[in-house]
Amino acid sequence: MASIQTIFQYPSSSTTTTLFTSSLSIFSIPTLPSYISVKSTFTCFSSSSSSLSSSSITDRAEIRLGLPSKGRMASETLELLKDCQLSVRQVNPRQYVAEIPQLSNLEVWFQRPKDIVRKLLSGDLDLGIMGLDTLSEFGQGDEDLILVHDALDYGDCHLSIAIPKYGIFENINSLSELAQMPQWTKEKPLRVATSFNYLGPKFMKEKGFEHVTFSTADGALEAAPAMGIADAIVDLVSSGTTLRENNLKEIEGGIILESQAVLVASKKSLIQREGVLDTTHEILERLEAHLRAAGQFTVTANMRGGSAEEVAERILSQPSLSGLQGPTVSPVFCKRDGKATSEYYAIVICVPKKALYKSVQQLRATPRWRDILLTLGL
Ligand SMILES: Nc1ncnc2c1ncn2[C@@H]1O[C@H](COP(=O)(O)OP(=O)(O)OP(=O)(O)O)[C@@H](O)[C@H]1O
Ligand SMILES: O=P(O)(O)OC[C@H]1O[C@H](OP(=O)(O)OP(=O)(O)O)[C@H](O)[C@@H]1O
Ligand SMILES: [Mg+2]
Repeated sequence: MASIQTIFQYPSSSTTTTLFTSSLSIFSIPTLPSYISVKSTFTCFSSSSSSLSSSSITDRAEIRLGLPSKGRMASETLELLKDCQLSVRQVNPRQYVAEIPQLSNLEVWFQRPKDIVRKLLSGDLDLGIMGLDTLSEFGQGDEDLILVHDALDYGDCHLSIAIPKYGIFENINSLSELAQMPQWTKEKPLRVATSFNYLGPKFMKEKGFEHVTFSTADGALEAAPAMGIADAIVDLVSSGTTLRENNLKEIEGGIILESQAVLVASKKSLIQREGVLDTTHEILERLEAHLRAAGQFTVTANMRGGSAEEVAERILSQPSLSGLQGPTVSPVFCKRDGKATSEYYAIVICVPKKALYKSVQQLRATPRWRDILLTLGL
């Protein structure tokens, strides 16, 4: 068993943070902000993870950060760093090395996301940004990989199994129904096409699929069932458009992993290489300051009502609003016939950026609302 440890999470009361590996305390960071705490250890099992981890600390003095060199993660990673006042200075877009002037002694290396994971394990990079899917697939739960920040708020997608909407799958809507189909035998197993050759088989095994085989492909996997190459696929889904356009569907219980961009460090580097811990700390502080500010909106709306309780009930009956803490409801006074009266109530709710659109839609759908005001940040 091996694991990837999370060291970043939401507010904790401690001002000194100790990082743990399993039950073993490895070091403390006295200056880490109080919101950083050891949260959880999520576990991926791997029979081969120990063979992946060949890193030894080499002589180089520079700290190395690996960033995605291409694909959809590349530009958003640079944008995030820029928003955190950590702009990457790249002399030429084809040059694979760059710098972040605010971080001395740091080299940025542009690499494919999967190679960032491999190079963290081999000791050629100290820090890296990639999708959690890539980390999980190529890191295979290696204990040297420390999840420093698990939610950089872009690159959202999930890894999922998908099957055709038609033919023998027409009435199959869950993973257990798929597993129980009489068609799968030793001679004629369920054929799954995927580029996730570690996570795919691991998931199917955990879910009790006995008769299953895997084929590998690097792109356009959604074509495999229609081409007769596979019965099902395991691939990333974001908007769902590619599945829909290829007559495929997701099924209940078929999500393998929720993913977004993450910041990862090599544990060996954090412990052994001078300056890596401080640099990680600085990046983390800047990321967190930016993400916290950008992640929350305060929504204020005026609403007509007989009492604060009545207005609160109206708000809490809306699914997108009721999951949040609050609302704060306060009377809005105006002068009528020489007397201060309140016909309106101001409601204030705190909404994560991702839920903003839905929340405003729901507020508008709430009877007797008047003005809606959005404020960025907490
Ligand atoms: N719709 C999506 N499809 C695939 N990945 C997505 C999607 N949305 C976000 N991502 C994230 O972006 C990462 C990189 O995906 P991208 O497709 O750009 O590169 P790649 O698949 O590694 O390369 P390529 O597709 O060029 O072979 C994924 O690992 C995942 O974390
Ligand atoms: O749910 P959607 O928003 O439609 O996105 C999902 C698709 O995006 C990715 O492919 P990508 O664009 O990376 O092409 P690739 O298959 O060549 O990697 C992924 O492999 C899916 O095919
Ligand atoms: Mg892709």
